Amino acid sequence: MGLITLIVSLVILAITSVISYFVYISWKYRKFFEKQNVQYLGAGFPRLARFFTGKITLPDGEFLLYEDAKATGKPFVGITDLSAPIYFIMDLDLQRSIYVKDFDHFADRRQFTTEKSDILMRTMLISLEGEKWRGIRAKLSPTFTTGKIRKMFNIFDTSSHKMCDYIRKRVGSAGGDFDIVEAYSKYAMDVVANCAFGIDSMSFDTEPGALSTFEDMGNRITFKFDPIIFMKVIFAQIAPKLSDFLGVKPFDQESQKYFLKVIGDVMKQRRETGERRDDFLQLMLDAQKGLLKSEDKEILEVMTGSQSDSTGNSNNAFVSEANKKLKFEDIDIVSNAVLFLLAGFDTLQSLLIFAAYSLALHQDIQEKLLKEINSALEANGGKLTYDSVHGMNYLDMFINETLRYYPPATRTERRCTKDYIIPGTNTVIEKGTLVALPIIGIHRDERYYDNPEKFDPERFLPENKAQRHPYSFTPFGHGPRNCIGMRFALTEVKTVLANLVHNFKLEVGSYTEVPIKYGNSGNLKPKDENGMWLHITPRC
Ligand code: HEM
Repeated sequence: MGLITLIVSLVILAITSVISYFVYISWKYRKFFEKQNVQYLGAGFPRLARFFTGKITLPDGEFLLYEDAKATGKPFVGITDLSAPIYFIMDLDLQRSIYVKDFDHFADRRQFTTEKSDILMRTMLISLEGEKWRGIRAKLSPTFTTGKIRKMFNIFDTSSHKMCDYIRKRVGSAGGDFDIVEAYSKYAMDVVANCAFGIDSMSFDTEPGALSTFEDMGNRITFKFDPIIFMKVIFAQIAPKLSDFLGVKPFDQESQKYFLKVIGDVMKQRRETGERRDDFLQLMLDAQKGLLKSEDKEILEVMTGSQSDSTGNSNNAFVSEANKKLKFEDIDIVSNAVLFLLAGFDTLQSLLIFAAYSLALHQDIQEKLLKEINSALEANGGKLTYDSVHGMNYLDMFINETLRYYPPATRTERRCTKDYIIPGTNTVIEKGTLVALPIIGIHRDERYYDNPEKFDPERFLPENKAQRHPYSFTPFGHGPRNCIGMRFALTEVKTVLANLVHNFKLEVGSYTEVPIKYGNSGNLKPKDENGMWLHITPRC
């Protein structure tokens, strides 16, 4: 047998084995769900084939899955992503139980890393489990209250001004076509660098098109799910020990090492010189020394997500208890500073991109928003303040509508931590099983939003909101494991959008892609190579 024939035979054998394995897995999970009397939608092989051949992207696939699940008319169905069986929860009351009421059965998430890979990612709040998660959430919560974020307002405002100056230089006084992703990415990096790492990102000091080292590393560390990374992640979940043995590391290593060093140096310098700043890093250093109070009502809200649902939340006591027990080590500070990049950068950039796009498409909305921003500025001597930014109701409605139609996270998940009988059924979700809580599908479901394809901020008028199920809007998740950075993100987004709209008119330009084609990043984004080109003209 010639060498080429041997190689071809081995490749065919490998492909056949992988396909047979996946077919077997899908069959195995069919049995799993049959035993529980749950309708099973399988792995969606036609959808997967379209994903692997680049015909659809991850968000498209998520939306199609939701539509398939909706067509069954069931409150929940079984699915698999080929690594595990997953309950896909459609019913909003059941979602509420999982998020809040029966949270003690669903306190964890799935692990994307193995014991030896991506150590930094494994120690971040988002992937922690059990007591360790409770303790770190309790330690971090005091750093995310409105009082603390108010102190960081200047960072958001200063970076917004730098961004506006940058855009002005790029488009000139007559205006022009410009890829807003570039400017937003610099802005979001600048805020993260200042708040979480205590350094200047230098992102606005580079030549056009170039990246500072911080930006470059920041871009590399964010989640991107091309088919290769997707396969590595699935492999690490199916066979974690073998994956470690083979040294498979799904996420970029060099950037993780870079951030470890940067933050280590700043911590050392602050400890040696006693220098203090109003930033997130300082708050974590204070939390380590036990200098932050944890009894405050708002801190409990951040810890438990209780402001998003007040029904039957009894988690406050255990979180406070956990806070007392846990030691907050240096590695926790470092990994949670990096988490700002992972959880905070991509999501925020996604929201900003779609906000700008929506404003360009809907000039009437932009005009209304501009009026509100201008009167807020006039009332405050031409300056934005924390209070003025949060006092703009239309801005708030507009951001909510952007989050509805373009939620940065298209779903969230929980891992069952104690067997759970789904109320009113005989179905038992067994300990260790995953449940998926769809976000984008619900946000675009006509059962909750009339004419869901229409972009309409008025949906978020208080009287309209009151008519909807509270779990029909979940861009930040819900309950004790909801987004800890929600207040931070909303303040940051409102500040930069108010500055942007005050300074520039945004319009659809010659390169604007309508409708948008999504990319495969972890969060909803336009395709990387397409960016978000808009026609931008300075207002004065
Ligand atoms: C527009 C911006 C953002 C959106 C849409 C967003 C969305 C989300 C969602 C959907 C979750 C999962 C919630 C759940 O499972 O119930 C989450 C978790 C989380 N987010 Fe955000 N996020 C944003 C910004 C931020 C920022 C700026 C930070 C800052 C650090 C942050 C930190 C986190 C953390 C740490 C978690 C995990 C919480 C835990 O497991 O206890 N996020 N976020």
